[in-house]
Amino acid sequence: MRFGCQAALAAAIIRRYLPGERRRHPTHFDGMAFVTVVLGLDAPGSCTGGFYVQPQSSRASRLFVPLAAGDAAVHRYDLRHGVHVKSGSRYSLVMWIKPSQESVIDGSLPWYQPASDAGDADAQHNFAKLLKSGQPGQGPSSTCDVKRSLQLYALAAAQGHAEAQRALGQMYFKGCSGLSAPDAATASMWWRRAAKFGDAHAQKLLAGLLRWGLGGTDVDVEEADFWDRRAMEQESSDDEANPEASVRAAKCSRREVEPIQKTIVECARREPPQHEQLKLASVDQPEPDMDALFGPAD
Ligand SMILES: O=C(O)CCC(=O)C(=O)O
Ligand SMILES: [Fe+2]
Repeated sequence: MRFGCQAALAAAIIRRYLPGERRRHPTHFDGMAFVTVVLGLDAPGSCTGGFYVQPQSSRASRLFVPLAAGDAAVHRYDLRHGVHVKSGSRYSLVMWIKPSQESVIDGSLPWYQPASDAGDADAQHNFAKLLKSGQPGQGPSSTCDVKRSLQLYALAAAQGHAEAQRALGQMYFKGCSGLSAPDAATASMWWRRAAKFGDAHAQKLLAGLLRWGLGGTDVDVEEADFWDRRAMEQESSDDEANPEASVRAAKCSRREVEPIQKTIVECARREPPQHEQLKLASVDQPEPDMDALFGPAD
């Protein structure tokens, strides 16, 4: 209030990543939140891997962000990110923030219209995805509007948004009632563009199309092998193919929530010196090779 900020909490979810259970939250954008806060809940070193950000659709741009208990990552709807726990276990508290209490109550997503109109490709993509399926029980944005969805995907795809290109290809491949008949040639054009940007899912879709000559397209086994190899190099997994299912599996059971709530309260009460100790402990980890990640400094 003091800063004129109307932000309101729309959802708080505790997620877990345990051995023998699902280990990934596939790469995605948080479509339902303007801002997300991800709070780490584990002692440093509880897992390797963890939360990552990925500026481009290719996995090569993936950057892991260590989040020990009390560390928070704060990001907007336009940050591509995910989780891959490579070993150990991990818990996190994810908070989705909307710009106003009204938007929480009526389920609206007021930032998308102006940002899409201003040409923000991530906003166009997220908004298109929501409009395609409709969000049950989410107020005004619950309306399914396939025509508008197709338009927004096309705008984002034209700007080189790989996920939008892949989605647009899927809409063309299947055909949209009343909008376009199934059109495998146009689908393959969009999938090829997304595949070139490194989108592993598009690479697999394109490979399948070329291998079987789906929708009347020419068979090209050599190119199909090429794209299948590119996708395999990116370690595609079943999780990636079915994000919704794995996201559901990630939610905590009730009996786990109590100790986690304690950790959250402890983190909030922690005196700064103790927090600094935690920070220092994580500094012992090997430094990432910054030149390899971002290129040599000027
Ligand atoms: O578990 C995490 O750290 C992040 C999960 C996430 O990205 C989400 O719930 O949207
Ligand atoms: Fe997320």
